[in-house]
Amino acid sequence: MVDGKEASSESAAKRPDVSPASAPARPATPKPDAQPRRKAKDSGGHIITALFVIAAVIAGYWLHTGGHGRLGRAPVHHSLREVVKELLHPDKGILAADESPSTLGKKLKVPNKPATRREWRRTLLTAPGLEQHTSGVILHEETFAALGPELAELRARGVALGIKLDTGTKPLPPAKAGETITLGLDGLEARCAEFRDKHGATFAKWRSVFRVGKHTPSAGAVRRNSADLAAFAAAAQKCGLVPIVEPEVLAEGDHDIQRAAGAAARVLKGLFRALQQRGDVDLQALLLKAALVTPGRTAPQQAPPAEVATATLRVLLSSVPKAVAGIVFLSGGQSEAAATANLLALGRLVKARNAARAKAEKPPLPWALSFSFGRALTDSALAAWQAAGSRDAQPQAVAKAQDLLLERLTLNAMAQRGEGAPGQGEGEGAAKPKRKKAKKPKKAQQGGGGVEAERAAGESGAAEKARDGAAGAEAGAQ
Ligand SMILES: O=P(O)(O)OC[C@H]1O[C@](O)(COP(=O)(O)O)[C@@H](O)[C@@H]1O
Repeated sequence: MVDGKEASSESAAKRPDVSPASAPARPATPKPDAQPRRKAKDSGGHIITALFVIAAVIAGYWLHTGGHGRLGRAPVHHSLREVVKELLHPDKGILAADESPSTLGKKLKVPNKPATRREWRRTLLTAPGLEQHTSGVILHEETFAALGPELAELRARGVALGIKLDTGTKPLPPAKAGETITLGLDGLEARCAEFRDKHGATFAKWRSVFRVGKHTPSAGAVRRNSADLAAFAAAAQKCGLVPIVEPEVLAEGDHDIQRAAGAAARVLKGLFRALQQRGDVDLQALLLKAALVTPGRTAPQQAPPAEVATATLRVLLSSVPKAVAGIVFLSGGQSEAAATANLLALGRLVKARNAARAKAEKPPLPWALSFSFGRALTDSALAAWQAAGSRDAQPQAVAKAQDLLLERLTLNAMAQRGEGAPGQGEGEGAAKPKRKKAKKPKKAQQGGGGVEAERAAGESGAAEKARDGAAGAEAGAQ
């Protein structure tokens, strides 16, 4: 090997005589042994320049993308951001009453007929005082068709209406893995416009489903469902509806909480990658609907609420961009008491972290956290509603169901802020909400408002509601 030193002395030996006498007019040539040093100096300079350029490109990209790493400039939907803020009211949550007929059928002990579903939903949606702790309700399209006047009244009471726009799932090959894709992208824009214009919906929901198994959620299932959720979000925003994207990681199975957390993080990261890659979705104008991170339902060891809260927050912090305005939780088949206890533990954890951050002069954690439970708000109400043994008992059953719904809403509204005692509400009547007398819709009171408002006015009295909503099994059945 020839090192630098040897190379310079060798070249010096071969050098011709360049004394001033023999070559007076030639410009001074640089010393040959200076060249490697200059080269080294030059390449050092190049590296520094390159580092500067790379840093400038990264900073420019980051600034350009608003700090969210989003390619392209996502649109800003100011009016949708306002709707999001209202949905995230700190004292309210979103009631999920959008089960497809087959899902609701599994919970009903009475014949699953359109009229039964209508009467059950009428019971929920006409609950006096519902608006106290309900910012919005997610509905199935059949409810928009069946309960127009009741929905008009709800809107007049300040409750936003949301439409479930996915149309169910179908198996994703290989079917034996039990994975699915969600249907409903065909004709989506027209359906968005219909529910916005004809029915006054201001938000929409799309649910994808993921199973935790040995090889699932698979990368293919995450990619495909994330792309479809992102396509839904873009279409909804374009048409003027706030999208709720719901990648539900099911609790079915005997997996432990670490496994659930890993699956949830993979799914959420996949979703936000897909949303950011599209570049046409305003993250501040959407809501994420996610499951609390729990062990599988048949896991030998269940987790206490504090562990659920820690795992959930850790997954969210690692996977959800700060720009997302809010996260609402589904109940995923947890009991009413468990869902509230877990939400309370999470609310307390967030409260404690934010207090510590405020002390350290740091901003609070990103996103508002709230609930969008289905079963965990309505299970006991449904049981009470179905318990009416006779037509005469139905008004009482309706009133009882409405009270139980309000009780769950009250407890969860407190829990999301970290308020309330663990175990509160586990017994019947533990939190007695004040039963408010229903107001007549404004338009109808003023004598205006057209046919819908007139019909709504006709339905609004508590007594009439009890009679009309005497859903009970028999009255409801066609
Ligand atoms: O099977 P479907 O019809 O998609 O509905 C499933 C249900 O899951 C939810 O997304 C969450 O409900 P839960 O809180 O009961 O888990 C609801 O909004 C919806 O009613």
